[in-house]
Amino acid sequence: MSNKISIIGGGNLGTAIAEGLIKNGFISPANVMITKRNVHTLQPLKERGVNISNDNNEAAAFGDIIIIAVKPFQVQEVLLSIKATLDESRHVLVSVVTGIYIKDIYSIIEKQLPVFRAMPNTAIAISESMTCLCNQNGTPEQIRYLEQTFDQMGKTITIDEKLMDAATVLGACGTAYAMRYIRANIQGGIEIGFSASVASLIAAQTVKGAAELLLRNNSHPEQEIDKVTTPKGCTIAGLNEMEHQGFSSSLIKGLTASYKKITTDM
Ligand SMILES: NC(=O)C1=CN([C@@H]2O[C@H](COP(=O)(O)OP(=O)(O)OC[C@H]3O[C@@H](n4cnc5c(N)ncnc54)[C@H](OP(=O)(O)O)[C@@H]3O)[C@@H](O)[C@H]2O)C=CC1
Ligand SMILES: O=C(O)[C@@H]1CCC=N1
Repeated sequence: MSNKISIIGGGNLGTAIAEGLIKNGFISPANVMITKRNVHTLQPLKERGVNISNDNNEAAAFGDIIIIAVKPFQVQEVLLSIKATLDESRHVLVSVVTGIYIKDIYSIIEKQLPVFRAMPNTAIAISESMTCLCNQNGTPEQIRYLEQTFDQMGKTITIDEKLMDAATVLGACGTAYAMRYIRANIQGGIEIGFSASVASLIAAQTVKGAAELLLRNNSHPEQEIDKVTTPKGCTIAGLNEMEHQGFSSSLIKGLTASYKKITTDM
């Protein structure tokens, strides 16, 4: 399989994917093209050797794998504009767009080329994404290639399409939820004596370490909590107060509100 990749929609996620792709040398910048209407903001990628364009058909002709990374309401227009260039025997389409289903894509392109959906998160720019993939009509070779591609930029799993909305909430929105959790820690840290910069460092590294404990030990959070909570100690006092104030409940309610928004209103 040839490995030229075009990204249509060079915004937050599109540029993060481009950065992640070229970061580890997995693909040469010369084999990546990224588009948006106002290409000015793509200058840093151009300086690193990535091809930039405001012509989506040029990108569709360039890439064997075409990643669609525009906003949901822009998908139809973009797919219609490249429809004539799409080649069933060559192209693989990958959409990272929230709430647009594979059947929606087929109904627009009216061609039977392999269609994948990928749901990464913005940590893809530093090769620490959690990416969920699903596909229709992908060959085993194409599935393996795309899993390998996204594995270069974090962890990847293939799931059923019916779980893609849930993957969006847990994996992609999850980056923002985690940032709010860290921000609240920073605010609290400042109140108990640290400067903002020291509080930020302590909060971020502590959350990174906590996540690594789960990933490396393959443990349940409560097992790790048990190792921290000294009987009659300060950790359990704080944790219990957080629960009295609805900590877990508010997170679960937020998560399900995001899910409801995707499944009923996007
Ligand atoms: N941000 C995230 O964490 C995640 C986002 N997603 C999904 O990824 C998609 C993109 O999100 P995000 O990157 O945040 O959004 P952005 O608005 O940052 O990026 C979309 C980009 O598309 C470009 N664009 C718009 N119209 C066209 C067009 N006709 N041709 C080419 N480019 C075009 C815009 O630039 P210009 O106006 O210059 O053309 C813009 O830079 C969304 O569908 C979102 O649901 C999925 C997972 C995570
Ligand atoms: O907020 C959104 O709609 C998109 C989907 C996942 C992350 N950002």
